Amino acid sequence: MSSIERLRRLGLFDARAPRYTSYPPANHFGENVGPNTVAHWLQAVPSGARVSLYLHIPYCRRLCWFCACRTQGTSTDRPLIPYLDQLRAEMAIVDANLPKDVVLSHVHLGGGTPTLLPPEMIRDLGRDIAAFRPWAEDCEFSVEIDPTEVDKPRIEALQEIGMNRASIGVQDFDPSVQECIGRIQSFEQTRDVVEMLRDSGVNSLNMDILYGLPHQDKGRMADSVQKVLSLAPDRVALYGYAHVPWMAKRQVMIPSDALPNAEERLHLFDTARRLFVWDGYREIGIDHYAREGDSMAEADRSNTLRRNFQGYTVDDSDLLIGLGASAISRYPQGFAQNHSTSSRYATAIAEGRPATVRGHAMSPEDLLRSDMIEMLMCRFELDLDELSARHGIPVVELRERVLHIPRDFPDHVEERGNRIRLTENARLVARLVAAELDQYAMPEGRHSRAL
Ligand SMILES: C=Cc1c2[nH]c(c1C)Cc1[nH]c(c(CCC(=O)O)c1C)Cc1[nH]c(c(C)c1CCC(=O)O)Cc1[nH]c(c(C)c1C=C)C2
Ligand SMILES: C[C@H]1O[C@@H](n2cnc3c(N)ncnc32)[C@H](O)[C@@H]1O
Ligand code: MET
Ligand code: SF4
Repeated sequence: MSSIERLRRLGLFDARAPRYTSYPPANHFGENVGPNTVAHWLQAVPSGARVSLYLHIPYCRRLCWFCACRTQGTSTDRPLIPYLDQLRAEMAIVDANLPKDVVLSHVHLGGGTPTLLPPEMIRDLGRDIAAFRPWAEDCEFSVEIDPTEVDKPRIEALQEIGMNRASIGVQDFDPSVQECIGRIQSFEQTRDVVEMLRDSGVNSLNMDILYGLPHQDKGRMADSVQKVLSLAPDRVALYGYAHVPWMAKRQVMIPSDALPNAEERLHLFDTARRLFVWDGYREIGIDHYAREGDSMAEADRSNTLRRNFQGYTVDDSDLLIGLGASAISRYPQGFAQNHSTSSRYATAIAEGRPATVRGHAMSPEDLLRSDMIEMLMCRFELDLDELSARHGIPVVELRERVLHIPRDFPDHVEERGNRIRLTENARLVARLVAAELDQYAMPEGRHSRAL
């Protein structure tokens, strides 16, 4: 039986599954976590802890039709000024609860489009971050860059406030694909921004690209990937386009009859991944590629890769404080998400309390499953000895819980000693296997395609 046949037998071509950037996935968050819980969780952060910040800028100049991110369009800077005031006020609320002697291990400025902020607002925001808590010596400061909405003064301002990594939205370079997804962006413009970033000393660049878009075929995909390779990014995220128009209303603009089917998606994915591998990139997790020497390649080699709301990360902190509308925080005790509409977010902040609207408090059972799913998504294995040590559960008991997995996935999962390992096509089946460990999995869940 061919490898495609084995995948078909698994039902992969019809399956839908969460992307497991958290466990439980964010659509299972409930209303039992609110501002008071979050205040307590902040107060309980240990002295000296390493803390990560995620700052969300939920505005874009253009609203690309494929995009499933929480963001709104604005043609002027007018909403940005009050929004930055609210971010500052939210930082003050966090500051009042969080111990003083923690350090920042990672700051990520994401969106939306952070690069639509004018240079002076970028500098103001930078001052707020600098005044919040000291950076750890090895702190990473990454920023999401839209090459069509940035220029030299903004890059200089970002570099001045400490940006040392950048993630560039590419998606696809083919003009006919770009037209179909409402995102026009020339190769030349992208190349110029890459050069500007490198000139300003940012020498760690990621690019996001997508497979599964309308009108993509193997030839166009290969062309697009070659163009990406010519810019030599240190990392690439190759995401499968998630068509979820019931969640992201603007996706109704995407012609669904021009979307590749699951088998075509597999060929597109394979075309891209082969090119990255041929070019010497290391395959990481289900959707990342990194040059040898890049910190993500190192983290993968040393089994220290982690997964959070931004996808794969080298950030080792268990504490991620998300600031801004719709931002999600992770504490050892659980998850908390802010109001997603900017008006509700603004009202909550004005009341001087965390803007939390929902979340999830973790039970010991959740913590175990979350750890197993993260290990599976990062390493394609369950190391029962390691899990046993971390959760105080005997290996025999853990084995009992997971033994059905190699039985249910005989072609793709094997048991070797105290390890349950994904073997063939691990990056394709990982989400399906993870769903086996998901107590909240809903067969009717309206998730994106598993492939
Ligand atoms: C940069 C934009 C973001 C991406 N993910 C998130 C943001 C802000 C965070 C996020 N991802 C999901 C949720 C829950 C949805 C909610 O109502 O709050 C949040 C807050 C899950 C999710 N993300 C995508 C889909 C289709 C879903 C639904 C659930 C699922 O199918 O798992 C699409 C998507 N968003 C981003 C990426 C990279 C991506 C698909 C590859 C970025
Ligand atoms: C932050 C990154 O999220 C990715 N992204 C945004 N929307 C979607 C979607 N519907 N499906 C897959 N990936 C998406 C883009 O690649 C962007 O650059
Ligand atoms: N908004 C930026 C872009 O599209 C960053 C990635 S999408 C959140 O290029
Ligand atoms: S892809 Fe980036 S620029 Fe386009 S709508 Fe989404 S967040 Fe905005």
